[in-house]
Amino acid sequence: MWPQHPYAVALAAFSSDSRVLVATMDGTARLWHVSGQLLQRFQHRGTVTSAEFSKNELLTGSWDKTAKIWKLRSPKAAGLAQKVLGCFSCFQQSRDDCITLEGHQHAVLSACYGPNCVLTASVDGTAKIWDRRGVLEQTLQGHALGVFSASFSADSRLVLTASWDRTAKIWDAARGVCLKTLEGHGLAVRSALFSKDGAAVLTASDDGSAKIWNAGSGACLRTLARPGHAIRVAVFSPDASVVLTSFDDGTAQLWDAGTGLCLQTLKGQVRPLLAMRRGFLGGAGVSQRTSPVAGTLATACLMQFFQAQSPVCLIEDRLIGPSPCQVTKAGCTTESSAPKKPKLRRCALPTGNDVTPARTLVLKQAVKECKRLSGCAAVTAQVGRDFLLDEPYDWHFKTRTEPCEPNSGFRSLVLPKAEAPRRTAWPGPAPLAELWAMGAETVLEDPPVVRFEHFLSDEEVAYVKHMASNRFEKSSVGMTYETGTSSRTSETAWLSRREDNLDAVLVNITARITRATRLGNENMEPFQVVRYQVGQEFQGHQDYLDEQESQVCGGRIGTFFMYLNDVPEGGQTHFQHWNFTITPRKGLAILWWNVNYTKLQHGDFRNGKNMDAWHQSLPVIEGEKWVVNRWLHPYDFLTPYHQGRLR
Ligand SMILES: O=C(O)CCC(=O)C(=O)O
Ligand SMILES: [Fe+2]
Repeated sequence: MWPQHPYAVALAAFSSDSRVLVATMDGTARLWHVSGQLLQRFQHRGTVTSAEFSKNELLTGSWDKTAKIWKLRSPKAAGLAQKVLGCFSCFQQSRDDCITLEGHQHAVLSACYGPNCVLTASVDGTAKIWDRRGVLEQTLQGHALGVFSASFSADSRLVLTASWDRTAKIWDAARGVCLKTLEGHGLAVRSALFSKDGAAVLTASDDGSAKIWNAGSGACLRTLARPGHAIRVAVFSPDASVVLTSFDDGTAQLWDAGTGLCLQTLKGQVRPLLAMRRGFLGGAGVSQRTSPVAGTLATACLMQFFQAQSPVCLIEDRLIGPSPCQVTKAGCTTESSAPKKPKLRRCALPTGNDVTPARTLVLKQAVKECKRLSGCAAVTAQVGRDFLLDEPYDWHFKTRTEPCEPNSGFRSLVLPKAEAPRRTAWPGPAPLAELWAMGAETVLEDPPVVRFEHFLSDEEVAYVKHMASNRFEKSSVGMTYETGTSSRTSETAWLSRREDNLDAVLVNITARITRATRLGNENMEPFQVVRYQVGQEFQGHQDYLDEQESQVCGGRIGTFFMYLNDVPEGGQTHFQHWNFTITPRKGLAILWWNVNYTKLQHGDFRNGKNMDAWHQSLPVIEGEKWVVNRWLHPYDFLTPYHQGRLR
């Protein structure tokens, strides 16, 4: 029987000898025998992003910026430990059993073995080659943005990297120099692999296509496209005659590599292939080192794995199945009292029994969020045993369409490490002259309102839109997050998952906002992407919310506002008291302050609400309008927000 995990599953990897590694979003990875026996447990400080087996070792990469090489215990020893210590208490790996590869500046997104070495790829834009003892040998530097995956050619002489910067690169492994850049994809390249004979390269991109390239000349030979659906990973069969692509929406397709025709479409569940999202199977089951059959099997296995879950409440890509250790099963029931009355929906998060007061505090927040976001009338949850309060967590939950109809959308709640909010001394707003030096133009001199043309590049705009695209919900207003109001009729997508804070593109944009505002990422509410359709608007309002004044973060003293497109007609931002109107322009950013500017300059952030900052979004008349808010606070907003202590 498949195990139940208390947290969202980040990836599953298969060994050739019937072992399955399942990593959850809390940074834990567990090694199971297919029979359901828990063999070993490994702990990272962030979500595990990749895993690869090698004889008696396991290589993992993680959001915690490291890769680790773990010694695997023999199944016999693991069995004994399990007997003695009980099923979920399977002891953790001791430090001596693990080598940590430290040196990346950001999350490690892929890690794989090479000949006597290890190859890692990171959000920091580099790939690194290490020896097996963890000593850094080579840094492959040249991508403009984060690197999703890195892999060797079969003869190990070349390295292939796939990057957010929309290219793949071929490198000389020994010298660490870039030999070829494969350009042609319209969005991030998620995975890139050599064919077994090294003659061809296969790339998969968020732009909805996989491309086959001549590895020698760098010419694109064929494009396998399903527009509108991001491809997470694409793999060759051993003779490179067939390509398997896995899409964002859970579909997989088999293609004839020669003709470019689609041979078969496998409509899977979203969840199984979420595990392939970052090309995990590319690292585990389907690299050219394993057969494609293994790859396809791995996919099939994974589907089965997830389909085996009990058809009850569903926690986003988390395994919910019969548990080997009787962790209480999550349940979800539908009750309808009278006809036409809305259904009472009950959903439960997976439960455990080790609840301390401190944990309850965090959990209460999870339940509240679950209720609010899922629309379920009742949500019950307890914290599982593996819950560690001082570890950052992502809680992902989703009520099923069935039997919890009509709820849909996926929501996530971030509960990171409990740390004290930072109350940094803010030097106050940058003087106009300083903003001009950064390329700003004055919209209003007193109080200063400035605009930055082309603040966002076209790539950044495309990237942010892409990131937001599957997260939209009805816009809300105020701290009560009242939705469906007639004053704000747009849709909103928050880029507020913990991982978003490490996203290279967002980090880059934030760095520029910091220059203009002198406020750090922690002082800003997460990126709030807003989309308006024809007729949608946001009527007159002030961004400053009185309720926030007494909170640790202080009020929304300023707004950094970005436009993601030109709107054919309508959709202007109108400031009636200040008497100016901004016409949306792709990449344009506006900075204004919502409080008395003189007080702000003197470090007085309270009671200064300036009603002159009243503004509205005029209705869109033709086309769509996409914008981004980053609301600014004098004190740390993000830490208490992630801890659920704001409301
Ligand atoms: O979309 C606009 O132009 C203004 C939006 C706005 O003011 C807000 O989201 O607070
Ligand atoms: Fe506003």
